Amino acid sequence: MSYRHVAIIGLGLIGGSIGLAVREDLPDTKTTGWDIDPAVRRRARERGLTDTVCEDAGEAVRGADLVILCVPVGAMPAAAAAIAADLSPECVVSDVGSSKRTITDMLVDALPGFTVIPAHPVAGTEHSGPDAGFSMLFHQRWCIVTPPADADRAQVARLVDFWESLGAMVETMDADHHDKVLAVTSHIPHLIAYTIVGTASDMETVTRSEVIKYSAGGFRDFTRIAASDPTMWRDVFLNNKDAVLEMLDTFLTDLALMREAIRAGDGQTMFDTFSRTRAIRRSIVALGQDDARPDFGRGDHK
Ligand SMILES: NC(=O)c1ccc[n+]([C@@H]2O[C@H](COP(=O)([O-])OP(=O)(O)OC[C@H]3O[C@@H](n4cnc5c(N)ncnc54)[C@H](O)[C@@H]3O)[C@@H](O)[C@H]2O)c1
Ligand SMILES: O=C(O)C(=O)C[C@]1(C(=O)O)C=C[C@@H](O)C=C1
Repeated sequence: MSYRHVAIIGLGLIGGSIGLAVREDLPDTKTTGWDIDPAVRRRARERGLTDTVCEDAGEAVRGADLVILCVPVGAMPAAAAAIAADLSPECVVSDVGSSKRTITDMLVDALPGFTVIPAHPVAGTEHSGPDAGFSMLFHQRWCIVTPPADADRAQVARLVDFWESLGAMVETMDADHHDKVLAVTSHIPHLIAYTIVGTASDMETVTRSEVIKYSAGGFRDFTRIAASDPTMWRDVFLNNKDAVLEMLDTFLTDLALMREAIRAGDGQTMFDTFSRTRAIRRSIVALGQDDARPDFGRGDHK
C-alpha cells in the first residue's frame, strides 16, 4: 500500500528528485517539503519540487506517514531534532544518507518509539541544490534499504515498494555491510578523484591552464566526480571512517604493487591487472548499469 503523505526534509538534488518522482509515479500521494535554507525553499516552490513547501519543519511532517531526511549526513541529527515533536505516531522515518551505520544508530536514539528504516538510493550526480533534481534520477538505479534488526517487516516491505514505484531496484542489507560496500564502490572513488584533481592542479612543472586545456577523457571524468558537493563528502568521510580506512589500506597496498610493477618494468603484472578490470567494466555494461541514460550527470536533464 503506497503512502498517503510523504514529507521531504532537505530539498536539494535527492529531496527534489524524490518530490518530482512521487508526483510523476505516485500521483495520489501528497508531498510536503521543508529546507533549512530560505533561498532553497523559494526555489523549491518555484520548481514545484513538492506539492507544498512549508515554512517550518513541524508543519511539513504533520500528518505524514513517510518522512524522508534528505540532508547531508552531518545535518541528520539537527533534521531529526527539528521534526521529532511533530511526527505522527504511525509514521515511518527514513533517510537517503550515503553512509548508514552512524545515521541508523542516531535516528533510532533520537526518535524513540518511531519506526526508523534508513535507505540509500545509489543514484546521484555531481550537481546539488534545488535546481539539480529530476524525476528520472532513480530509474534503474539501486536503492539499498538498511533496516535495524528489529524493524517491522511489513513496514520494510512498504518502503521497498515505495522505492520500486520510483523506478529503483531495491536490496536490503545490514548497515555495516552497506558501509563497507559503498566505501569501495563510491567513497574511495570520490576520494581518489578529489585527490588526483588536487594533485594535478598543484603541480609546478605543469601549469594549471595546461591541466584544464588537455583534460581529455580520463582526467575529465575525474573532474566531474571531483566537482561533487564538499559538505556532503566531508560528512561521508567523517561518518564512514572505519570502513573507508580499511578499504583505503587495501587500495594503497594494490597501488604500491602497481608502482613496483612500473618501476621494475613488469609488463605482465600491468597487463593482467588491466585485463581483469576491463572484464569488470564489460560486465557492468552488459548488465545495463553504465551511464547509458541520456545526459546523465551533465546537468541538462531537468
Ligand atoms: N548527491 C548524490 O549523488 C547523492 C546520492 C545519494 C545519496 N545522497 C545523500 O543524500 C543527502 C542529500 O544530498 P544532496 O545531494 O541532495 O545534497 P544537496 O546539497 O543537493 O541538498 C541538501 C539540502 O539539505 C538542506 N539542509 C542542510 N541541513 C539541513 C537541516 N538541518 N534541515 C533541513 N535542511 C537542511 C540544504 O539546505 C540543502 O538544500 C546526503 O545525505 C547525501 O549523502 C547524495
Ligand atoms: O554519479 C555520481 O555523480 C555519483 O557520485 C553518485 C553516487 C555514487 O558514488 O555512485 C554518489 C554518492 C551516493 O551516495 C550515491 C551515488
